[in-house]
Amino acid sequence: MKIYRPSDTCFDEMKRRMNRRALPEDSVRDTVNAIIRDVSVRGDEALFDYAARFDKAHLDSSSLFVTEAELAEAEAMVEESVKEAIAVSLANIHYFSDRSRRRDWSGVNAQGVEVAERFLPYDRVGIYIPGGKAPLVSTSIMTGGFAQAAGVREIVAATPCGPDGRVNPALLYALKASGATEIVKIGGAQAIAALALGTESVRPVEKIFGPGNRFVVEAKRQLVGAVAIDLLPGPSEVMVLADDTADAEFLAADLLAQGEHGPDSVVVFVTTSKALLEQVEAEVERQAALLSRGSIIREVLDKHAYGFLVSSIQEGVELVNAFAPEHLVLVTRDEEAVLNGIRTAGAIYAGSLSTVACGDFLAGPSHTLPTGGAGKSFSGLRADQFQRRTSVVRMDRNAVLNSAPYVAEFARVEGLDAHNHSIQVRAARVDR
Ligand SMILES: NC(=O)c1ccc[n+]([C@@H]2O[C@H](COP(=O)([O-])OP(=O)(O)OC[C@H]3O[C@@H](n4cnc5c(N)ncnc54)[C@H](O)[C@@H]3O)[C@@H](O)[C@H]2O)c1
Ligand SMILES: [Zn+2]
Repeated sequence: MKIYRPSDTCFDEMKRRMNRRALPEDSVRDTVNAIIRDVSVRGDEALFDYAARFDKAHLDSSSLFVTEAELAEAEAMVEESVKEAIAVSLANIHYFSDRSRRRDWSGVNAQGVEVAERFLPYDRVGIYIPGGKAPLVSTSIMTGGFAQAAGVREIVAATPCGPDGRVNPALLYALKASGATEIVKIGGAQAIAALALGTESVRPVEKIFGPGNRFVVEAKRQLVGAVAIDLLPGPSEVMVLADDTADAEFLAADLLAQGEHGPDSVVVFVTTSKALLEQVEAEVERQAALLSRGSIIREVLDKHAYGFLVSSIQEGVELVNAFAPEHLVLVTRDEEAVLNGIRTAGAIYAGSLSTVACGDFLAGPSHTLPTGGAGKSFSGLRADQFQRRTSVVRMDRNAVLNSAPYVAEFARVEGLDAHNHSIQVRAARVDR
């Protein structure tokens, strides 16, 4: 972990660098662009070639989708305790979704026009479940569970398979439990292209959800327009903002938990306490040596781990808002007041006992969250993103007569007399 103190000459420069904007690297952009073009031209054949190249898997049109037999086999293989954990998490997701999804409403405006909003689920969505480095069983429910709660009928999951052409059974079980209706064994940018544009075997979807590595996120970004997307959820990251009331052992554990996602994870610790900074630095090293994904964590600690000693909590809050972390752990005095100042974090874990891992797996809000600074412009995944919205306007006699003079004014200044005519003919008729 690289430490920056106010007395360091590069302190201000490093603080400036924490002020991020999510932009793709040129090489990733070009690679993804070529993959999308290839899938759009060669369809299934391109999917099979990329599966062979990137996932060492040999697929054909008969093995591209997970079969009912594979799902049944997965169900038989998954331990009961895992099934229970999935069920408990799904119930929390449905509880959370039920409160955050949008509901129909109607009202009457000042001219007596009835105005309403109606929400209906998308008919067919795609969800991407990463599978490169770890089988993200929880991502199946933390993405699919929200589609299910919103009532989406066709949920098409895409996830890469292993060289044996198989997908992790717990991940398959979790996808089925979350309402997935089709599962295609393709990963990366090519999966996003197939979902957005369609191929001989994959029917296109209306909107694509879910996290992935930089290739997946860039493909979603490039295909906006052909499809809608949820947000830009890339490689995981965590920021901790703490004062001297915090516990170094807990904080180090949270930093390392997000560090184990992958070598491109980013962990940042911001504190007003010099003593805590030193304790956390030591704790991180002590705990890192005991963890199973040690080599990934070592790479993160060497390359993407930062500690900042700031002069006030306010300075810390500014650093948080500039960085827009995916996850923020907040342990300070006056917690509520500090929390109110946080504007760009994807998810906040407030107080010493709140752990990111509970949010990752269980609590209810989705762990699919904006990364890389995208939190300045996007929010985390939620049920209302699986709903389409339409507005309804209904007018009676009074509504026509009361609205007509104002419509006439707009039509006149915009030079659109047909617009005016369309309400005046009605006004003349009802006025009799
Ligand atoms: N932000 C969130 O909400 C969130 C949630 C869960 C996971 N994640 C992140 O998702 C990521 C998952 O990444 P992953 O790699 O394990 O799985 P992944 O499924 O996203 O990516 C694997 C695919 O990447 C493609 N790929 C690999 N190398 C490539 C290359 N050189 N060129 C082109 N394509 C290539 C391959 O097609 C492969 O199938 C992690 O970084 C994790 O932190 C984020
Ligand atoms: Zn995590």
